[in-house]
Amino acid sequence: MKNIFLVGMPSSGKSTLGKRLARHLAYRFVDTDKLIIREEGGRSINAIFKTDGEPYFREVESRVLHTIQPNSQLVIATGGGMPCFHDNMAYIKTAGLSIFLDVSPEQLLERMLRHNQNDRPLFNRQDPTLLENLRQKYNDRRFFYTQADLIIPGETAVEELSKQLEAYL
Ligand SMILES: Nc1ncnc2c1ncn2[C@@H]1O[C@H](COP(=O)(O)OP(=O)(O)OP(=O)(O)O)[C@@H](O)[C@H]1O
Ligand SMILES: O=C(O)C1=C[C@@H](O)[C@@H](O)[C@H](O)C1
Ligand SMILES: [Mg+2]
Repeated sequence: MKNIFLVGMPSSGKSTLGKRLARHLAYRFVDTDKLIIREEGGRSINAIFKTDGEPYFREVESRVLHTIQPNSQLVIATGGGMPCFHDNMAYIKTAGLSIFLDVSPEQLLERMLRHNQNDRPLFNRQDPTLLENLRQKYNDRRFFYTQADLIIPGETAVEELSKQLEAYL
């Protein structure tokens, strides 16, 4: 019944592992960025940032998070920055079990360059200082991410994670 929140940097594998975990536990999977896009009438994350700015995005993001009720049997892939704004991490901790997918900036860079994904207002694949940016954000955000109940390496297999979760669910 308890929700499971996956937190971590963009490209850390929240969607990939989250979908697998949801299937494994027979939970529903939701992605908060998708909930935001729906809340905003289908506008992309890039469009929201461009037109209304990051503070507006963070307001909507927090509002959307607070609509998630505890014990909804959901696996939730959170936005990369979500835990680091407003009271979001505190809310996440009251609304379910939280898991930080810890992936190094170097690995994140490799994944970002390997895979096509252009809807990232804060991380531009063409930016020559992308690695620096990833290191900076990773270091700034660890304070919030590490408040999660569990910290696991990004490569953790779903079977291994499920075993660890037995103690919590
Ligand atoms: N364990 C893994 N090992 C190697 N590559 C992975 C792993 N998990 C995910 N990936 C790859 O990394 C990329 C990012 O993964 P994914 O989309 O799941 O991350 P995310 O945290 O949901 O990112 P975003 O913040 O963009 O939603 C994908 O192309 C995926 O195939
Ligand atoms: O890392 C971030 O701050 C973000 C990550 C994405 O999931 C989106 O929520 C948005 O692009 C911001
Ligand atoms: Mg994702």
